[in-house]
Amino acid sequence: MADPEHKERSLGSVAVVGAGVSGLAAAYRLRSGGVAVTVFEAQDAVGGKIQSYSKDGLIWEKGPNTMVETEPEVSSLIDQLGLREKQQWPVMQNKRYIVRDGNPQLLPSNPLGLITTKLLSAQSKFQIFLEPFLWKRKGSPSTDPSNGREPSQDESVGDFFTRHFGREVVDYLVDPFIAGTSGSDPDSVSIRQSFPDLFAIEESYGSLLVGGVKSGLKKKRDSKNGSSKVLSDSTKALSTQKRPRGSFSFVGGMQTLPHALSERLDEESLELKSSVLSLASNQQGNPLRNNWTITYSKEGSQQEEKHFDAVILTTPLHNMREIGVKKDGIPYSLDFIPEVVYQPMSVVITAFKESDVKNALKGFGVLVPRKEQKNGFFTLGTLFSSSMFPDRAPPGQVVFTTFVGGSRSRALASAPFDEVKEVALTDLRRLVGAQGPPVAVKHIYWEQAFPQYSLGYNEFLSSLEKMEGDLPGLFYAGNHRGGLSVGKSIASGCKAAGQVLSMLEGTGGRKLFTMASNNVDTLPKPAECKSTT
Ligand SMILES: Cc1cc2nc3c(=O)[nH]c(=O)nc-3n(C[C@H](O)[C@H](O)[C@H](O)COP(=O)(O)OP(=O)(O)OC[C@H]3O[C@@H](n4cnc5c(N)ncnc54)[C@H](O)[C@@H]3O)c2cc1C
Ligand SMILES: C=Cc1c2[nH]c(c1C)Cc1[nH]c(c(CCC(=O)O)c1C)Cc1[nH]c(c(C)c1CCC(=O)O)Cc1[nH]c(c(C)c1C=C)C2
Repeated sequence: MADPEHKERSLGSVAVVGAGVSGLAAAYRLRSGGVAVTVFEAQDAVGGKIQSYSKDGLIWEKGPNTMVETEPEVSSLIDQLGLREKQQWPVMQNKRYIVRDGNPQLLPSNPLGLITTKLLSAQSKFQIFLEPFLWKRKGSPSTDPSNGREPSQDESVGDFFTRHFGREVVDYLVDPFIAGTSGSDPDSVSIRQSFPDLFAIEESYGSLLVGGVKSGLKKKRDSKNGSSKVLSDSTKALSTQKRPRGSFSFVGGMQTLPHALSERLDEESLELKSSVLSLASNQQGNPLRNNWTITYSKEGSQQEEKHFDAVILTTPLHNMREIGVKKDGIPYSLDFIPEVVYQPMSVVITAFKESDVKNALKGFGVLVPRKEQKNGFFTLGTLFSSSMFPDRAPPGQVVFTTFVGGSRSRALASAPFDEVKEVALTDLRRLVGAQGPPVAVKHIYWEQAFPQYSLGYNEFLSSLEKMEGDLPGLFYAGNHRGGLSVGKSIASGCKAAGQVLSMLEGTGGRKLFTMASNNVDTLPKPAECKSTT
């Protein structure tokens, strides 16, 4: 897809720092909008956290195993990149298990399942169905006052769900969900940041059950009215096309997506093994052109410089702190940005002979609530990788992906390989009857796997806005903003690209760069990740 003419007719030039999925999505969007893009990536490959490997008939993931298509930007990208036929849907993905009293229990997927499940006591089931009458307001005397927080302060996911459904629901449904989607725990993460929709439902309706039903009905009504007015017939046909729902991967693994994105970039637009060392903006010189100077080290040695009209940063915060920033020659300190907690994670991939797995559960996977540590389980959960995607294992073998660490056991995440492997094998023996030595074991340790959307995370988000306001033309995107899933990271990259395009297009390119702030409210709405090529 190289286009040698592209730079000559470009609307401007933009640097994207980081070739994770957010940076690549941003670059794709910018390039489609007629902007010359350079992506700087410290590693020797694209994808960031997304890394798929394949050897001897085994395909495994170091990072994400699946993603969802809830963001319109994701659907748009998959269509534009021609990846529909490569989408791979897990077999029986709705079969998900949670361990209770030492045994995996099927997660209920409907009200009847909820009545019969062994995951919860009769009392909790009553509390769920009677939530419209029993839920408690935040800060009411009957909710736990011992946490010492003022009612106006951020609330934890644990406290929020305890007010609505009681602690057992938190321990056996919410805790494994949070562990299985962020490696964290309900008492450490903010309800406002982690479940913005539920937070809003409580604000509007109080009861989550009543609010869920009412807002669901309203959404249906709105989308019916909206779609008939706004969408053309062809768009309507596309949007109503029946597609499987839920999580998916791609043929060849998740990295098919970043690879497809990077193939759309010109060769010279992608600077691999290029660590960005510093950023300098010069607003005093010619404010309309090449305000940004990027210094980077190529292949670990020689330093080089390039000039751009704008910069999109997509590196984790800990990497951003290592980048020196200057504004008009004066160092701009990032110390006002609060620290972010990261969860460490070990991922252990094990392959067994099919005949050595005596109780192979089928479906998506099993999660282990923290409470089950008392029953001797020390992993967070296991994906049934080859049950989901049969092509991921050689014939006659079964593959599992087990997660160890997170906020529950930070030290265990970084333990030596033999220890982490033993923990994974011990749990697998009990959960799926895996016997004998595995045919293959792979181990990946992520020191900073997931940023935690902690209580007070909104202060971190506000500080990013301040940074962008102080440094016009600089944008921050990625999994620290708006959600840490692959889909949300894509949406964040697309949003930043939309903002840059609006700036460049709005005033023949450059005038807006002299604005005191990048306040997004004053800019046109960002476009989706659509291609014009
Ligand atoms: C073990 C694991 C499992 C996960 N499972 C799922 C899942 O099942 N589903 C899901 O939706 N999400 C999952 N996620 C989350 C998801 O993968 C990430 O949140 C998402 O991929 C982040 O993308 P990103 O582009 O924001 O950041 P990253 O992928 O972190 O990309 C940032 C890039 O910046 C580069 N960089 C850093 N510093 C510099 C510098 N100075 N100069 C140049 N480049 C630099 C890095 O090398 C990196 O490539 C998982 C994550 C992990 C770790
Ligand atoms: C047990 C630990 C983990 C498992 N996967 C991850 C961890 C830490 C990482 C992860 N998985 C998902 C995401 C995206 C979250 C999001 O905001 O969408 C991340 C960071 C996807 C995901 N995994 C589970 C759910 C419910 C989701 C959301 C999308 C979907 O519904 O498919 C649950 C789950 N995770 C793991 C298992 C074994 C499991 C359920 C049985 C492993």
